[in-house]
Amino acid sequence: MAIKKVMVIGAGQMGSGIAQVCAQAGFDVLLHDMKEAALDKGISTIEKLLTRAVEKDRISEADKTSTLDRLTKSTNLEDAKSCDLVIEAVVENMDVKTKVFQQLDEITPKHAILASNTSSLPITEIAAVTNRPDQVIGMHFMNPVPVMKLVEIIRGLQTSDATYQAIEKMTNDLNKTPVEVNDFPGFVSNRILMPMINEAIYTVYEGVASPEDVDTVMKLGMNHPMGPLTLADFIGLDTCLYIMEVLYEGFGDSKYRPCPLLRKYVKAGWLGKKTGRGFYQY
Ligand SMILES: CC(=O)CC(=O)SCCNC(=O)CCNC(=O)[C@H](O)C(C)(C)COP(=O)(O)OP(=O)(O)OC[C@H]1O[C@@H](n2cnc3c(N)ncnc32)[C@H](O)[C@@H]1OP(=O)(O)O
Ligand SMILES: NC(=O)C1=CN([C@@H]2O[C@H](COP(=O)(O)OP(=O)(O)OC[C@H]3O[C@@H](n4cnc5c(N)ncnc54)[C@H](OP(=O)(O)O)[C@@H]3O)[C@@H](O)[C@H]2O)C=CC1
Repeated sequence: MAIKKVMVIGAGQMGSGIAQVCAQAGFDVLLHDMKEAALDKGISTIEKLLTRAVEKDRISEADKTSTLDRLTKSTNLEDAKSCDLVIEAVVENMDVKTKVFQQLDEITPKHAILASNTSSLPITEIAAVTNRPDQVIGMHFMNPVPVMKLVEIIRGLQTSDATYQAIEKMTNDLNKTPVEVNDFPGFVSNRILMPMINEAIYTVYEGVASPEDVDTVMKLGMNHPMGPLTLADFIGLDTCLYIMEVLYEGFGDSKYRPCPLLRKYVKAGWLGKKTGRGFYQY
């Protein structure tokens, strides 16, 4: 069954980017969030990025209009009843995600694939709350979604080959590059990236260097496009902490212990760029 209509759940930084690239690739997209204000913010970000693409002659004004025409807002999860694929991008929390998947399993047509953009949570465990674990898969986009080429595709224990192939094709249709990985804490991307970010936070915590200097070392010394602390602020410090907790618990190894400074900032509500303060002020 071909994928034509997609629901993206969660209109935050990842959900709005995923909705944008799906609509630009010609899919009909329902962008769902519980809050109308989040949807308005998501759509307005998409509009701004499309306007910029027109100004840079990357797309035509007609492309922009048709992309926006393919995007519809939704505050009612029941709207998923007409979708062939749902991509969930809500907060990185197992309880929240499993509740969403249980509801989706009731609402969506039998053929629908249920994908999660989770950064680290086990796909097998999310799939197990549904009656269609063979049709549940991880579709992990990178931030910022319109720019980054990778989609890490995660096979849960019961994900079928047909489901994998449909999502691999969809990823290619979005002009992204798929990489297949197995379900293990943090998958590949965050098993490698997040301990580096956590270590950068420890170097600040232990007074080795300032955030600016740590970032400069990694940018000028290792040619990283962003220093690890700027990147942590960009990802969201709450998301970084949730991922470190998944690694720490999942492997039971102290090398993944989240830095106390990361915990402190999250407790203070300093979540990075999205709240105006993290390691830097915005
Ligand atoms: C946590 C997880 O589970 C997984 C993850 O996603 S981990 C995070 C992965 N992402 C990264 O590592 C990003 C690292 N940073 C970068 O690659 C770059 O700094 C960057 C692409 C974000 C910005 O690039 P830059 O050269 O420093 O800045 P800039 O010239 O302003 O931007 C380059 C282009 O990206 C676009 N861009 C930048 N930020 C953007 C955003 N948030 N949304 C959409 N587009 C964006 C800009 O509009 C610009 O496009 P144009 O060529 O049309 O002007
Ligand atoms: N940030 C990143 O760099 C990356 C994040 N991810 C993953 O993507 C997911 C989303 O992250 P991100 O976009 O950064 O987070 P954001 O906080 O920016 O966005 C999450 C959105 O989902 C909404 N939401 C929460 N619960 C529900 C629900 N039950 N139904 C509908 N909407 C809901 C939130 O609303 P409210 O604010 O009101 O709670 C918010 O608008 C996470 O799993 C994260 O790990 C993956 C790759 C990269």
